[in-house]
Order: sequence, then structure tokens, then C-alpha cells
Amino acid sequence: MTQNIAVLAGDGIGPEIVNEAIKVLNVLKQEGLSIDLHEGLVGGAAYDETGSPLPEATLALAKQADAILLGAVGGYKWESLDISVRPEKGLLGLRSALNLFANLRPAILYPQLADASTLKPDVVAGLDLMIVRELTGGIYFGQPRGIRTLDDGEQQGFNTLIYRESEIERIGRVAFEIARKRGSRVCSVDKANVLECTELWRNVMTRIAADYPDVELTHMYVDNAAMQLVRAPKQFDVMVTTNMFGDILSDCASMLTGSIGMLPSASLDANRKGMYEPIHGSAPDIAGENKANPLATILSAAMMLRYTLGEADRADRIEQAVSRVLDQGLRTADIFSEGMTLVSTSEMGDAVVAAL
Ligand SMILES: NC(=O)C1=CN([C@@H]2O[C@H](COP(=O)(O)OP(=O)(O)OC[C@H]3O[C@@H](n4cnc5c(N)ncnc54)[C@H](O)[C@@H]3O)[C@@H](O)[C@H]2O)C=CC1
Ligand SMILES: CC(C)CC(=O)C(=O)O
Ligand SMILES: [Mg+2]
Repeated sequence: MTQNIAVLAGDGIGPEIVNEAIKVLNVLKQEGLSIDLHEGLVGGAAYDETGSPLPEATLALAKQADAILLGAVGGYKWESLDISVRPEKGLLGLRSALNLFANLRPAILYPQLADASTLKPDVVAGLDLMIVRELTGGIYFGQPRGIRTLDDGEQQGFNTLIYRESEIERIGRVAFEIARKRGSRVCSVDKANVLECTELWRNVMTRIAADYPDVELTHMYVDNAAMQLVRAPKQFDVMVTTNMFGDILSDCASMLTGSIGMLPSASLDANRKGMYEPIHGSAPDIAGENKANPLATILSAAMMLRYTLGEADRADRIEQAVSRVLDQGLRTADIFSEGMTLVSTSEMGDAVVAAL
């Protein structure tokens, strides 16, 4: 049966990087992968065209699709309108509407990129950690929120960090299940010494750990976790954490692998329907220059094949093709080092296609 993929390229470098992932998917399609790609508008591009960053047509397309491939949203032009990423709008609206609560962000060091990592080669060699980030709750969604004017005329900004036990439990179980297939260790990251909401997070993680006696659970405060990530990242197997902590820690972890342009992600609902996107944003500072790294998006397409489309072998092949291209010494600017060959976004995509 043909599976339908909604392709939402978005803004900034979004269309450039998604274009390269589409090239890769089209090669697989030509050799028998049964998928149809359907493009839709999201973010600033959608706002300019329709007046909404998440038009009804896009939401319907995403809901009907078997999987979604997304580039990135946002940019200077739309920042003041806060339209592209806020809850109920744009990207966060999409994640919420589709109940994509489980965000998997693997940080894997390709050995060829050891010299691009911000850490010393012996500290990162063999790095393979999975950040499991809660994606539809926490402070990015909590109510009340806003900016209000106080009686004395001063403005006050406020947000709410809020989690129900059931929200914590379901993301915790995702992390434990993933750990079972990996190194059997979960580190739950919170700020339970200061924030009651994450004290509950810690309690729930401890409670459900009893159902996974084969998995070791540890807890770590987020400030220490940030430090440990850049000190000795190989101590971690699976990290599970809240929406905002996971957002920040995954950007941090990306640099251990050489660049934020290397980290893919899967955002899954309870049935493993998913949206797949690089962890980075729309990079307006380099948009339109054909120099963004498309590998995170290509690797996100591989995750889509593995997690939602049931095509693990083809996912493996994409990952192997990426590895081969790195073996050839091809590097976009963000992962470039002396002696390597500097390539553009589209040249990198072409090279992955050739390696396939
Ligand atoms: N998932 C999404 O759609 C996200 C959207 N955003 C939005 O993106 C816009 C820019 O946000 P920033 O904070 O600048 O974060 P960003 O991730 O877009 O960029 C941060 C830095 O990383 C670089 N970078 C990012 N992706 C790259 C790639 N593939 N290859 C090479 N270099 C890359 C950029 O050039 C920039 O210097 C904002 O409007 C923000 O709201 C930010 C994060 C995620
Ligand atoms: C709208 C933001 C929460 C997007 C982001 O930074 C991310 O998902 O990594
Ligand atoms: Mg982020």
C-alpha cells in the first residue's frame, strides 16, 4: 500500500534542506518504495500566503498523512508577529494537534567527524546517546502565560511549567522502552530541587522504573546534566526530560557530534505516527546561500522510514550513504575542517544520492 508523506518545508533553510531529503526519497521511490509526497505550507511561508502559520489545509494534510517530513519554521521577518512557533500556531500547534508527545533526538558521532566535535576525540569517540524530550506539555504550553501590566504600570511576563502525572508517565515509558533496546540506562533530567513540577516528574519516573527492573534509572539536575554533557557525554545512554530542558540539552548535544546540522529527530504519537525534522531551526543567517547542512534532514527521513514506514533496511541504507559521503571527505561549511572538500547543500544531497 502506498504511504502518504506530508512534506512541510517551512522557512529559511527549510526548503533547501528538505529538497535534498526529497532527492534521497525519490531514489528509493524509483526502486520500489511505495510513497507519495504531498507538499503543504507551514510557518511564515504559510502566514504570507494564507494569513495563518498553520492553515486548515496543512493540518488536514498532516492528519491524513502516514508521516510528516518538516524542514523548519520562523525567521526575522515573522519574529515580531510571534506566529510561527507559539502554541496553537505554527509548529507547536502542529505538534500539539497531532499529539506528538515523544521527541527522540539521537546524538550520534560519525567517527569521520571526530575532529569537528567541540570535544576531544577520546571523549566523544563512539558517542551514541538518545535524548527523549517531552514535546506537547511543560512550560511551552502551560497556561496561564503572557505579558501583563501590573497596577504600578510595570510589565510582567509569566509562563507556567505544568505536567500531569499521565504526561510524565507516558514519556517515561517511551524512554524505558527505548533503553531496553540500547544500553539499559535512563537518566531522568529535572530541577527537582527547585521546581515542584519536576519533583513530581522525578517521583513518577521512580515509580514507573519498578516496571523496568532490567533498566537502571538515575536522576540528574539539569544544570549538572548540561555540564556532564560537555564533560563526559558517554556516561549517558538515554536521557529523558521535559520539553524545554530537552530543547536546550539537544542543541548542546548536537555540537558533540560536530554540528547542529547533523541531528535528526522523530516526534511520535502513541501509535508511532510521526513528524520528522532536523532539531535545528530555519537558520535565517545562512538561508538562501546553499550552504546549510542537509544531513540532519536526510537522517530525519531515515528515521521516518525506520519508525513509521516500517522500512528499516532502507533507513540503514540512507545512514550508510551518509557515512560513505563523510568517508569521501565531503563537508558542508558547518562541519568543514582542513583537508576536507567543502560542498554546498545541494552537492551534499547529490553525493548522498550517488552513494545510495
Ligand atoms: N524546529 C523549528 O522549526 C525551529 C525553529 N526555530 C526558529 O528558527 C529561527 C532561527 O532560530 P535560531 O535560534 O537562529 O536557531 P537555528 O537552529 O535556526 O540556528 C542556530 C545557528 O545554527 C546554524 N544552523 C542551523 N541549522 C544549520 C544547518 N543545517 N547547517 C548549518 N548551520 C546550521 C545557523 O546558521 C545559526 O547560526 C527562529 O525564528 C526560531 O524561532 C528555532 C528552532 C527550531
Ligand atoms: C519552537 C521551538 C520549541 C522549536 C525548537 O527549538 C525545537 O523544537 O527544538
Ligand atoms: Mg530547539
